[in-house]
Amino acid sequence: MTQFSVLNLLAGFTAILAGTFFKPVRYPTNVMPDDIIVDFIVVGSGSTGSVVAGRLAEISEWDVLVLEAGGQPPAFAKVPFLHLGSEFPNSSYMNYYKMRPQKYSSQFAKNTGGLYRRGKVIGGSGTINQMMHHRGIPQDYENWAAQGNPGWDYKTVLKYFKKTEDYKGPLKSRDAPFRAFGGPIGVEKVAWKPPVCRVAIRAGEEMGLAEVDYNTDTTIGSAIFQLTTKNRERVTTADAFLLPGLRRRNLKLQINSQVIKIIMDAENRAIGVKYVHKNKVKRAFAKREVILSAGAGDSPKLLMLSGIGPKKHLETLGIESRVDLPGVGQNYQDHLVVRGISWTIHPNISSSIFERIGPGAMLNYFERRSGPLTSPVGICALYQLNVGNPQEPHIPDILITQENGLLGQDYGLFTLSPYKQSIHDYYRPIKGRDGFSMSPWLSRPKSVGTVTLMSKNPFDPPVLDHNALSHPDDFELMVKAAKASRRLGNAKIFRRALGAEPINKPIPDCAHFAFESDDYWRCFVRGWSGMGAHMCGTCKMAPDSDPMGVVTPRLKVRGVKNLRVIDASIMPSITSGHINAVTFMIGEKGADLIKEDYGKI
Ligand SMILES: Cc1cc2nc3c(=O)[nH]c(=O)nc-3n(C[C@H](O)[C@H](O)[C@H](O)COP(=O)(O)OP(=O)(O)OC[C@H]3O[C@@H](n4cnc5c(N)ncnc54)[C@H](O)[C@@H]3O)c2cc1C
Repeated sequence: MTQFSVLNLLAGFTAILAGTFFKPVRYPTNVMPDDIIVDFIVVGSGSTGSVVAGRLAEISEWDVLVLEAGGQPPAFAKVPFLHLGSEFPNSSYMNYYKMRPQKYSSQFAKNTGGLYRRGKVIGGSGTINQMMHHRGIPQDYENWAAQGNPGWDYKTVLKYFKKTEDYKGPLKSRDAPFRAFGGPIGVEKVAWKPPVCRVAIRAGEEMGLAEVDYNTDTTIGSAIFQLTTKNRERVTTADAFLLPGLRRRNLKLQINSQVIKIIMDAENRAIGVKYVHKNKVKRAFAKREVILSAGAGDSPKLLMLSGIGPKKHLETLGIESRVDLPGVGQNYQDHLVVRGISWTIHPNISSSIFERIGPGAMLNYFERRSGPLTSPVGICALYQLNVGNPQEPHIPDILITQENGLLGQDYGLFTLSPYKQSIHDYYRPIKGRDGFSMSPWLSRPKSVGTVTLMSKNPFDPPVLDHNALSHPDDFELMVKAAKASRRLGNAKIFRRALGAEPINKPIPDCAHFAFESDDYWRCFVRGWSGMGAHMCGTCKMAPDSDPMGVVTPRLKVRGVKNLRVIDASIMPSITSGHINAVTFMIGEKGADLIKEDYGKI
């Protein structure tokens, strides 16, 4: 049996088991007549689109239609651990984009290009992600404002972060002004703590990192991850904003409907969209606006398919250029992560992957909402620190995530499958062993890439070139980050409490360098680096003076009337940490901008 069929079998098993225990959420949907006319069309019901649609529908005289390419979410989506279900190959809940082979990163992968995953389902990538809730740091938003985007400074965006939140963690009085209760999105700390996780904060203390609430203005330190869950179940923006909105008469959701083009009149005013539903091309018209919330791959793709984008690129593909916007699909940013910095722990304190997912764990979760299934796979603690810029010691430049698991712990079925044979050989002696990893991420990488069209066929995926580690500053900072990760995992507490042992053997591909010398780490970083699934920036928000800007600070597409982009694409620069929470804030603020423009607030 091939590895693929084993994985698909496991996927089937997970889905059946989950379906036995959990009732999936079913969203009310509609099939609209051809040429329907509404006030607003929102393309995509993902992390941002659901917020936008739900908030717009608060205005009772507005009709809002959401067109979503995917379908109903699977039963397993609610259970944090079972996000794994959509990690299996060829999942029907995912879009797979094509990645160009990489020159500077991912060198240990079998294929340095490969596929890049996004959610294609109600709730979008927020339905299948790992739920880590991370707002970024205040300086991220001060930078956005300083780039000429008024109204996006930290003080303003904090209001929107708080508006979405129902925080259920411990709270120090100094942190209280930054947190909120009673909002639509639940935020809880990771509850299941295996031995590795229990000593994570003490390991940070050995490095001088105090425990902090990283979603405030104190961002250097260590912390247990916060998750977007309520009572230990995943909460998506579709659950929190779309579902309540769908109970009103003025909000409609149509699924399995892929938008293929924006319809514009002779004056470049967006008046509707063409979409495909059940193999039939249909149209929907918007009296007020079309809003693209299709994500950082599909929003620029839709603009380009509609003739809005870099003229030369469009003409090469035989697409008539309507508005020459050279910035569409440029400025692609993502977080870069280096895997493989790992330790084994003593076998008598371990739990196997099968214990973590077996019927006992299911029952524990189902009856008490406790145990391993309450957390996404391996997620425990994070450390934010500054290793590259002593002038700004209070601003983290890297993030290290501590994962309670080893590559190869699943006998390589899943975690090692993307890698070359030499990596499999390296892990063979410890396959199945328990342990932990320290994975460094660059908080704000400087390397930027592109999203382009493969062809003018709307069903072809966009092509991504993330170009990671092309900027020399990123490369050198990642080497420092890898060394800091090694120091952190070597903390005395891990050895004392867990019998932690580093994998003290050079990776064969880098064995020609002295073990753990700077050159060894450079080779290691080039090899192990991969993308963090945080694509953004591809329709960047900028003032008119910036020729690469795609949307204005009010998120209107330049050169087109009645068209906005509101999703991760608009970020002018990537924020420090994971970006799902940032998309909630963008959705909240975007909806308020629209309401302001129509005098509704
Ligand atoms: C595997 C994975 C793990 C992740 N883990 C985390 C994490 O732990 N923490 C975190 O902060 N971030 C995480 N992220 C990133 C985060 O989920 C995304 O950044 C965020 O969801 C992006 O929101 P969005 O609204 O821009 O796009 P999406 O949520 O991707 O929504 C886009 C929606 O548009 C729909 N769509 C696309 N094209 C069309 C079309 N032509 N017509 C109609 N509909 C269309 C899609 O089906 C989708 O539903 C993860 C992402 C992935 C993929």
